[in-house]
Amino acid sequence: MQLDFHIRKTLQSGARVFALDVRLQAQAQRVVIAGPSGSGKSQTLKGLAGLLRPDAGHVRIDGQTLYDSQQGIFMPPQARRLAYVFQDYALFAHLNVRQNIAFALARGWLNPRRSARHAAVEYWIEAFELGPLAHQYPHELSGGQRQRTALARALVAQPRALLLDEPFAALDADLRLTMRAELDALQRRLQVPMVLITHDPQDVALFGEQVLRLHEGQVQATD
Ligand SMILES: Nc1ncnc2c1ncn2[C@@H]1O[C@H](COP(=O)(O)OP(=O)(O)OP(=O)(O)O)[C@@H](O)[C@H]1O
Repeated sequence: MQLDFHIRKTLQSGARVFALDVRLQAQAQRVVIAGPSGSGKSQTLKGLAGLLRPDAGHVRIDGQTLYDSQQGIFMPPQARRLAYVFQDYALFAHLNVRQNIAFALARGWLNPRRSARHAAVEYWIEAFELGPLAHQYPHELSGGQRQRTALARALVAQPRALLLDEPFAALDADLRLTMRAELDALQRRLQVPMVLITHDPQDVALFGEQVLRLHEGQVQATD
């Protein structure tokens, strides 16, 4: 993936001002944005996804402009074909595993029917070994199963890249090791580009083909 972005945004809450000014040009399948809590990782990822509207800058992926303040381009999130996986996975509590995954393909306001079957959904259920759990609801799943459901939901829409916000933060230490290895293998198998944000040095070591290090909203280093 060719990733070229510059995101500038001033966030203000009361008297407190946070100035984000982050840029990167990368040619890598695995990009890691690292930095301590509050350094601007999530805001940067949201800027890529279109969930945050920057004050100025640009976002280009594989030569396509998703955002450019000078040219007046702001592609809405759903048109960017980027799958955002939230830290808490953001599964729908009232939908079972199969419906959660199918939701990514749903058009309009109707939730996917419990009885609906779709080849792409069944493919990812199989790939993530979720078949026996497909009828279960998020509160009936373990942390790792929730993460797999969230990844399946992200992948079913064939995104051009996965955006992962601290994907292992909600897991206990053992499961973190397992799921880290699973994501590593999955990414190698599918060759799906990803941008992963983390403050964990082990994630940086494993996924950081290209690393952007942030500190207080600014680029500290790229390596
Ligand atoms: N709507 C907002 N208004 C004002 N400030 C905000 C707003 N949203 C976020 N911030 C501030 O922006 C800064 C960066 O937040 P961000 O969530 O990007 O950090 P992070 O590096 O992802 O941290 P963490 O690892 O804790 O998730 C924080 O200091 C936060 O308080």
